Amino acid sequence: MLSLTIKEASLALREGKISPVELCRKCLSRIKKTQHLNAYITVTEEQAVAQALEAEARLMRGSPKGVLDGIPFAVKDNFCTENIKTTCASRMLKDYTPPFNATVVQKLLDQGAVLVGKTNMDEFAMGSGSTDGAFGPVRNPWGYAAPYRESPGVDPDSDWVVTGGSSGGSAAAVASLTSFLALGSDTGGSTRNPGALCGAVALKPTYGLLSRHGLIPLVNSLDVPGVLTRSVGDAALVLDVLKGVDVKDSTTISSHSTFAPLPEDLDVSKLCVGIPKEYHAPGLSEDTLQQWRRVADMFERAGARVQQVSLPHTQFSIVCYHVLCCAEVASNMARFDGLQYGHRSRTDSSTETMYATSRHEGFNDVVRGRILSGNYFLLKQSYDKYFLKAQKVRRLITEDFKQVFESGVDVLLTPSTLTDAAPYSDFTQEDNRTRSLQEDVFTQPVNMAGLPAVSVPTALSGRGLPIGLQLIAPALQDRALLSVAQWIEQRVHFPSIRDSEGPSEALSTA
Ligand SMILES: NC(=O)C[C@H](N)C(=O)O
Repeated sequence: MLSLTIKEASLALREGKISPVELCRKCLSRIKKTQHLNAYITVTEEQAVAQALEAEARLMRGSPKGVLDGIPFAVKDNFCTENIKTTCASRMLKDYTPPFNATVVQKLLDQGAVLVGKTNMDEFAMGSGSTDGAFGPVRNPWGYAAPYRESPGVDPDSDWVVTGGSSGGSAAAVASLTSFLALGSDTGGSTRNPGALCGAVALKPTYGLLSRHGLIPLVNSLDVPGVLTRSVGDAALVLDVLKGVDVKDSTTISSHSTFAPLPEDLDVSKLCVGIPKEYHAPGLSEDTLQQWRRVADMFERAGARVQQVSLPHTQFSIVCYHVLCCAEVASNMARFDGLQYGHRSRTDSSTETMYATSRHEGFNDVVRGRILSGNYFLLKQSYDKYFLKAQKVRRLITEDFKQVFESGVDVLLTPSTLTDAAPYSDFTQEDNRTRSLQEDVFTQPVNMAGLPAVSVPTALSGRGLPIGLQLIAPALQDRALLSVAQWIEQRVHFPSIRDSEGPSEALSTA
């Protein structure tokens, strides 16, 4: 029952074949069974059962609240949820309980969806491993899979693999079948990266299509709410629910498109698929490269034009992102001073010391590091050299995409990540900060340009871990993007974790 898609579960709920309460309880008991993954910071058991009971009454009366009535969902812990703790996986906000729902959360509730919990993440969404939160790292449900267990030299009890991040809890929740959909956030890849590494479909919509109201900001000019599901069709359905102008977010844009249902038999013979040559980046694994080639070949065999393209400024993206991200982080994080917002240190010295100690105690060293760098980039003497320059490079990165799409390319096909999920010990042993920045090499440029992109799981690597490929489309072509993603999904037959077994058990290879 838990491995159904949203579409299938909705139908079964409406036909009375399963009940919302039963479905909700199954998710809650699976959350307990998979506690070792550390995917959730807060499980909202009581509220979830109450919401499911209401959904049950509505469905029995034959008057569902909306398309998601009775469907369990999870939310990354950086989206505000009314009367439910919203911590950003930080000591700074460990006791913060917002009095309101983020717009995207409210929209899901308005459709009758049932909130089962808030998911774990990197602190304030800074990171690409979900290893850097105040509540401990998230474990990849596939990291316990049989094939990986047998890899030589691996101790599965201590050497599990990371989920990617920063929305690792949301990706793990969807992949381990404890929720049917989860909200993530994507600033430089934080939805697509864990989606790829956990074998979930991960959508980063066009910037502005979804409201950011109630999403605790990382980088306002890059942040978008992301959607994690187990099928592309489900992502389209959820996008329909979430899109739209919000008076509380002036960057939202209107779109008259409907995203679901997607065309069942897409004719790709008129499609032009671009393969950016710069994405053959150092560190790209052989497995990932093979998948990239395999899917490109699939397009070619189906009659699509597959051509190499160039995005020459990609190479500057990581540095440029770093400057812009840190600069916005420095100003966003200034509000957490222990007085107006956030953790207050128990010191009784001067106000200045109180500010400093509160921030030192409240933030981890990743966050503090970015604040420091950001303040440096924004200094009068460094502003032109770093911040202004990075803004110019951002424009060039955006122009690269524009030119490629104007030349007739419909969609770009790239890897989502360099490799499959790394063992936790590797990820933390090496300089995690550098590694973390490199992880987003294929995803960051998309945020710079505000474009829609989706990661689709395509296969398991030699170690039995998921590999995802990324599709990128022109702004507001989210529907076309998802149609092509579904075309891939229908052909690759990616296996899913079975719901009859714990994620530490065998995988279905069907
Ligand atoms: N939320 C994100 O996309 C963050 C990105 N992984 C970073 O570390 O900045």
